[in-house]
Amino acid sequence: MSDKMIIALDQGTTSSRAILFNHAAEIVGVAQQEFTQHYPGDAWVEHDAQEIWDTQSSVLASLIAEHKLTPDQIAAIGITNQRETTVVWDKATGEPVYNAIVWQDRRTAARCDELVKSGWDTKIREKTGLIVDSYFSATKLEWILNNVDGARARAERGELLFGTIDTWVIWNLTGGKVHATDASNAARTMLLNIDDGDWDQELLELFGIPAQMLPEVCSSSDDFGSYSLEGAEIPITGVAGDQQAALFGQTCFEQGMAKNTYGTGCFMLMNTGAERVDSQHGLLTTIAWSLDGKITYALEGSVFIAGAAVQWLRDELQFIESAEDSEALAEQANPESQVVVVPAFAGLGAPHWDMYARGAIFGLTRDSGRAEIAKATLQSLAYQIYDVLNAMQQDSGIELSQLNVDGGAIANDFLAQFQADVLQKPVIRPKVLESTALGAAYLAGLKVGYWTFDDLSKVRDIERTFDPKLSNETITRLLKRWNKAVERAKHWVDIDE
Ligand SMILES: Nc1ncnc2c1ncn2[C@@H]1O[C@H](COP(=O)(O)OP(=O)(O)O)[C@@H](O)[C@H]1O
Ligand SMILES: O=P(O)(O)OC[C@H](O)CO
Repeated sequence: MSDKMIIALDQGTTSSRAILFNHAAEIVGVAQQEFTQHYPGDAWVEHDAQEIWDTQSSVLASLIAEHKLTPDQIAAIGITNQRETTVVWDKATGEPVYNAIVWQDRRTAARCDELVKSGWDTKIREKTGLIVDSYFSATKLEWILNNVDGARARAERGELLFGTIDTWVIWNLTGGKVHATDASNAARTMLLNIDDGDWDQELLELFGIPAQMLPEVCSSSDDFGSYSLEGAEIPITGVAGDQQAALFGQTCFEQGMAKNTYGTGCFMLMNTGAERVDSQHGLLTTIAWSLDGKITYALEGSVFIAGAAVQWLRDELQFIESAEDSEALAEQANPESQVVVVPAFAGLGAPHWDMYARGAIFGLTRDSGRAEIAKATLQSLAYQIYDVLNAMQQDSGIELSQLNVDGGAIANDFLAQFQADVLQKPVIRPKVLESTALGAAYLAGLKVGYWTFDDLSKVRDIERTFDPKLSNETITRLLKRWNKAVERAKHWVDIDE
């Protein structure tokens, strides 16, 4: 037993967090700060990369200060992050040349259509495991090089660096010494060949990306340099994209094990072992993690809007003061209401992949109000996961007997219960909902010998199991209505608009 601890940095879509874990994998402390979302155009989403780093370093500093941590008490640092979000910065000054283009941003949809029309989709799928979509980094990076004054020439002269958010955080944390990523994050750029785990020359040429601006691809539990604290060096030894980190944090180490994370979006991942499984039902093939250079693959169902729809209830509609209030409000809804919300604010991800779908509310009657819309919004999260889980079971040939869940939004009991009802399967909620941060801590801790795989398998703690209560007939009726609504929300924006 060690009295040292591990710090996980979780740089999410809406907030930066630093979380302190002890050897029993319990949370000892959390520091969190929200940051600004910028919406400069229709379905454009940006973050100020400097604000991302400022909030991330500030929560790290407050965690250290609040717990009076000295360097010898911190065994290692792990990093996990919102994936795909693209940053380009000046190598000499560390200054970003443009805002970070966020994974939800759809500005490159037309470029993606062009790629599909010219037949690149099959090859891109084979190489990267991904479906051509503006979700991934490649077309965002291409957009920056083509649209920011002088960026392409500077990149070709070797003056600019590219990174997803992990790379940006590592660069800043190490004082500009390390330009690296891990395989799970690199797999989300649409530039990585997931069979050999290396940047793909042909794709770099397709998007006109100079190879020298790309980070080195490391294993997920590896040496990523160090963070200087009071003259001592704390090793950074774990890095993974947040959804893969959550799969690791839920100890889904065996083939066929799966989890679903309810954050800004919802992401269901299944470990498919050393072999990639190619989906026939709109899922992605991705790298779960790489350990000592050995890749483990996953099938992924990415749902773009989940907790973000609850934020929409709070911020745009102003129906609630806090995300938690959505639960009590939904409980007040008229049980007969037939309102359905399709939260396609950023198009639809798995299994539909429609960049032109947009959000819609159906089934309104004169008595529909805040409660009915809040309930339908929470229900939409569960329906989206029903669609993804079905696809996953078909692709993997594995029938899941239960769903392991985590993430901020699943603290909502109404949602957790309705999810169990819709799936007609138990929903298992762990004590630590921060599986993402836990996964990053595990990856970091394994590398420095703080934990062994054996230790990790023993610590999983269940807080509550939600068993299905609604009848099969009711669920069939509800799902029929949901499917009808989704079909009507598709292709809303005209491609040439
Ligand atoms: N009790 C709740 N009920 C519903 N949604 C919630 C609740 N608590 C948090 N959320 C939603 O969950 C998201 C935050 O979860 P988190 O795991 O921190 O996400 P991220 O890592 O994407 O920032 C927010 O979008 C918020 O609206
Ligand atoms: O910030 P989160 O937790 O919603 O995760 C975002 C995903 O990584 C996007 O792919």
